[in-house]
Amino acid sequence: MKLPGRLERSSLGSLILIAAVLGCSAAAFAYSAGWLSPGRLTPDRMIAALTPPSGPPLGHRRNHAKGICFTGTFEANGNGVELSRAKVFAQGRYPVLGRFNLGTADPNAVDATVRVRGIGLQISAADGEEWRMAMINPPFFAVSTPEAFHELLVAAGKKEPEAMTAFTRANPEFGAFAAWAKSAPWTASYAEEPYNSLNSFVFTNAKGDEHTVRWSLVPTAVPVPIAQADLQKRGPDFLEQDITDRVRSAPQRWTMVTTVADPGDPTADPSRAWPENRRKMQVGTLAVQRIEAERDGPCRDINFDPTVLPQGVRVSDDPFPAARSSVYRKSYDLRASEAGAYPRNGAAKP
Ligand code: HEM
Repeated sequence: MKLPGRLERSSLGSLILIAAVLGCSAAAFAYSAGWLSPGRLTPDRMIAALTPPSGPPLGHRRNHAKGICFTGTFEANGNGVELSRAKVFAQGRYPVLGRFNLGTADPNAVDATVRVRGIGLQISAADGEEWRMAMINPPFFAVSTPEAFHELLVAAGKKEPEAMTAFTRANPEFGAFAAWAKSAPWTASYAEEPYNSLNSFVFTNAKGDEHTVRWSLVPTAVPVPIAQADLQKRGPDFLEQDITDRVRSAPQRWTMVTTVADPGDPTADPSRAWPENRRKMQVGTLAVQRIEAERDGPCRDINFDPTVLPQGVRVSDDPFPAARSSVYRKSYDLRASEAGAYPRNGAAKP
C-alpha cells in the first residue's frame, strides 16, 4: 500500500525517532546490566558469588534455597492509613502467600547450621494489587552497600582466613553483624522469630505526606532461647516439622510494626539500626493459616521481589531493593529454566 507523500515523510521521521529511542533504551539497558563496564557489579557477578564451590543449586533459589511455603491472611487494623494509602492498610483482611526460609544457597542444609532465617511475603489487595517483601531475623544487615555484600560473599568463599580479616577491616560495620551472629539467642521455631525489612521505603498517604519507614513482623509466640548444640541434636529439617505442627493446631501470628525515620536517620544504609525511640505503629497482624507444599506448591513460581510495591509505597534512597530486584530476577530465570533438575511431584527431598 502506498502512503500519501506527507504522511510517508512523517512516517519515516517517526520511524527514525522510534529507532533512536529504542537505540537509547538498549544502550541504557546495556549500561544498567553492566555490559559496557566490565568492573561493574552485575546480577551475573552477584549470582556467581552466591554459588557454592560444589556448584549451583539447580532448580532452586540462589539464596534462601531451603524453605517451606504457606498461605494465610494479613489483618489490617486501619492504623497504617495515616502513613500510606496502600490499599492493604485499610481495615480488612487480605490474602497472603509466603515462605519461611533459611539464608543459605544449599536446599539440603541442616537447619541448626544456618544463622539467618527469613520470610518471603505477598499481600494482595481486592483489585489484585500486590505487595511483595522478603525479610530476615537480624536487627540490621551485615553490610552497608550491595557492593560490600558482593565482597563479603567473595571473601567468605576463599580458603585463606586473611580474606575475611581484610574484608572486615575494609567494612567495619560487619563487626556488629558478626557479634549478633555469635551472641543472639537461637530459637527452635520459625514462629518465634522476628522478621525485619531492614531496607527503608517511602510511604505516601492520601494527603501526599511522605515518611521513610522500615517495618518488622514481631512474633506473638514467646521466643524460647535454645543452645545451638541442642538444635544440632534435632533432625536436619526440624524447623519445617515444627512450623507444620504449630500451624496444624492453630494459626501462627505476627504483629506488623512500622518504624518512621527521623530526619537525618541513615535511610540508605540497612547495616545501621535507627534509634529505639523512633515512632512505631502497629498496622496489622499476619496470620499463617496453612502450610503448603514447597516443591510443587504456590511459592515455587513466585519471586518475592522487594520492589513489587503497591501505590502508597515506593523505594527510598536505600540502594539495596533495586540491586536485590535485579539479582532475584536472574535467580528466578535460572531456577525456572532448570525445572528439570528439581521435578515437580518428585519423591526425593527436598
Ligand atoms: C544485595 C543484597 C542481596 C542479594 C544479592 C540477595 C540475593 C538473593 C537471592 C538471589 C534470592 C533468591 C531469589 C529467588 O530466586 O526468588 C534471595 C532471596 C531472599 N532474600 Fe535476599 N539478597 C540480598 C539482600 C537481602 C536483604 C537485605 C534481605 C532482608 C532484609 C534479604 C532477604 C531475602 C529473603 C527472605 C529471601 C527468600 C525469599 C523467598 O522465599 O523467595 N535479602 N536473596
